[in-house]
Amino acid sequence: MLLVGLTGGIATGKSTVSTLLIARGIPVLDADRIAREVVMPGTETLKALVEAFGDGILTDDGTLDRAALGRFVFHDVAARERVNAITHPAIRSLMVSRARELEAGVRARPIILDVPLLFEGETHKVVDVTVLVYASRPIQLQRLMQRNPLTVSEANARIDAQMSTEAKRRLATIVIENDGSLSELEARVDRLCEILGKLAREDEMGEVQSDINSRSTRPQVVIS
Ligand SMILES: CC(C)(COP(=O)(O)OP(=O)(O)OC[C@H]1O[C@@H](n2cnc3c(N)ncnc32)[C@H](O)[C@@H]1O)[C@@H](O)C(=O)NCCC(=O)NCCS
Ligand SMILES: Nc1ncnc2c1ncn2[C@@H]1O[C@H](COP(=O)(O)OP(=O)(O)OP(=O)(O)O)[C@@H](O)[C@H]1O
Repeated sequence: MLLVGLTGGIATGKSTVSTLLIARGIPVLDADRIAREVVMPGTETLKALVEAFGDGILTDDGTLDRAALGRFVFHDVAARERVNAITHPAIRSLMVSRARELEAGVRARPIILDVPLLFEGETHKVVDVTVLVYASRPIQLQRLMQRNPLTVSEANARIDAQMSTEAKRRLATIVIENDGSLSELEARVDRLCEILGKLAREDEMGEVQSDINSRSTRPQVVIS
């Protein structure tokens, strides 16, 4: 199994790339969706969040009030670190076990883990290859504000709650540029599929180095 970590700053186009990969028959596991599963009512993770932040992060029906937790996560570094420490191990372990379940059906093909915080947490260490969807900051801000009803300062706070896309870019094995049009992105995703397909076949034959995701041992590939 070739595990591929797909990441990008908020609103840089990671979910768009995921959708294009799924359309090309490549399985994708979405960390944001798994993050919602691990905080369902009755879970240990939700219990731990309530212990840390109080009942104010619950709605009347006992589900997580995402806006309330978001006020901590996007505006308070210490609170964000606590949320991450509580949620990330659960998200990571559920994601890896889902990938193992998929493995049997997808020999010699990549399995994509779509993880917004791949490099901020420990998740890049459990994948073989990392792919960064890159957009420059002005385009990122513009896309975020077009998608979500946020003020400029709220949008900037969300962007600044993550490692900068420039810093992520230095760490990634493959960079896919997304400052251009959607049709340009589609053509780049075709190239990404070719590269990942080749790596998955090499992996099947035992030729992929276990340290493939180490940028010190492999040249970075930029798809532009
Ligand atoms: C804070 C929460 C409640 C906000 O929920 P909301 O529905 O408004 O946003 P959603 O979950 O769709 O996330 C949107 C984007 O926000 C960014 N984001 C989410 N959590 C974090 C975080 N802890 N730190 C920085 N950025 C984050 C990501 O880019 C994500 O794609 C939620 O994101 C959450 O539970 N976060 C903690 C778990 C986590 O880190 N998830 C990220 C995926 S591993
Ligand atoms: N090349 C592009 N041209 C125009 N719009 C784009 C392009 N790529 C993405 N978008 C749009 O930008 C917005 C953000 O993209 P997307 O939701 O894929 O980002 P994301 O990186 O997954 O964000 P998040 O981390 O918040 O989930 C969406 O509204 C999407 O339709």
